[in-house]
Amino acid sequence: MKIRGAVKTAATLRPPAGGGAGAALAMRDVEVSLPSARGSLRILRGVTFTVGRGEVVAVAGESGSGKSTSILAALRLLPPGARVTGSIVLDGEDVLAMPRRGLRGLRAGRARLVFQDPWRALHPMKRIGAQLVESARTADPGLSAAAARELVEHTLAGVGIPDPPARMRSYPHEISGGQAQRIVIAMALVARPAVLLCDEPTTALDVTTQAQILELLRRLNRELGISIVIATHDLDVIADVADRLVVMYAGEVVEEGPTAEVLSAPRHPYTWSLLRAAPGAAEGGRLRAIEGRPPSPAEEPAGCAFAARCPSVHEICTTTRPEPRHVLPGRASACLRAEGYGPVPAGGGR
Ligand SMILES: Nc1ncnc2c1ncn2[C@@H]1O[C@H](COP(=O)(O)OP(=O)(O)OP(=O)(O)O)[C@@H](O)[C@H]1O
Repeated sequence: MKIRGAVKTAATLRPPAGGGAGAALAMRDVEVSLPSARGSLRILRGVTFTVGRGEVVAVAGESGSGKSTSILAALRLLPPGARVTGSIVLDGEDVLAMPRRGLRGLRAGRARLVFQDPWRALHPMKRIGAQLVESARTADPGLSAAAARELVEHTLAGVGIPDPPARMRSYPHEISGGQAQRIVIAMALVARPAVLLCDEPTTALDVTTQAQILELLRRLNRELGISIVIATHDLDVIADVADRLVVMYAGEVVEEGPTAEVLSAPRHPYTWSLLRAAPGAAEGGRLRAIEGRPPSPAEEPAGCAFAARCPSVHEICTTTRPEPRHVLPGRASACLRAEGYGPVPAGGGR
């Protein structure tokens, strides 16, 4: 897939302040339960994945698979009453053990969240410049107002916003959705993050703008070394952008590996079915519906959560819960019969 309409570059962005040893994000055996009218629901079940320094990792899966919950858990932004166990290390910090103040600092600076809906991140009544200056100075209270304005101007230019001084005087209702998402990314960048966690960052945008925002994220990764996590339900989004792909199903990681390898020869029947359902999917295709539906968090299947929809289900799959295991160098699959999978037939189709 070609990225359309590449963003013009302006090399004025500052490198991140964070970084250092260890992974950008390491989730280990993370379980999340949320309260509901029917009691506590297990939303994430043993989620384990790592985002290396300077890597772009896509977390993909159907709606309800637990992508947003994983990202929110990484920043400890889950709703009240959430129970989280396991281990989450974000930019070297033990997120589950951090005091609230430290957490707020982490979220304001080194690890920034980019929402699907840019309007959610922008205050409708405040000028864009003031919001970005505030973001820069919250992350670095030592920054003077003049230095922060200069940083904001350079950053806006860097993310492809024309005439930054004029834009800084605008209010959010005066800009397009694509510009708003660039501005929200700039708002994160002025804090010099080491990690960007993007929850469906392009879903609300038209196809051309989607491609430009993804190209921008890739450029920020390459030029500034920022580690990026992108949650998406859309394989189109990640084929050219993500180094590695983590596939989630019903609150579990079912497959993981280098993006190109997973897309061309998946080792889990869920990934395989997704790709097979999408014509031309070997080059990246939209996650189309597979027959049936995933189990709800209340169902807690005894065996593999995908068994009821799996084209090659075996008796053992309904009684034994498969743990993710290495099936090839750098590749993991949570299928008891992973070895039986290989390249998706050309052109997809059932
Ligand atoms: N606050 C909540 N209380 C109870 N259940 C929730 C809550 N938030 C999410 N869930 C449930 O958790 C599961 C995972 O949701 P999550 O939003 O993480 O999935 P997702 O893969 O990001 O989906 P989407 O693409 O639709 O956002 C779903 O079954 C959802 O209904």
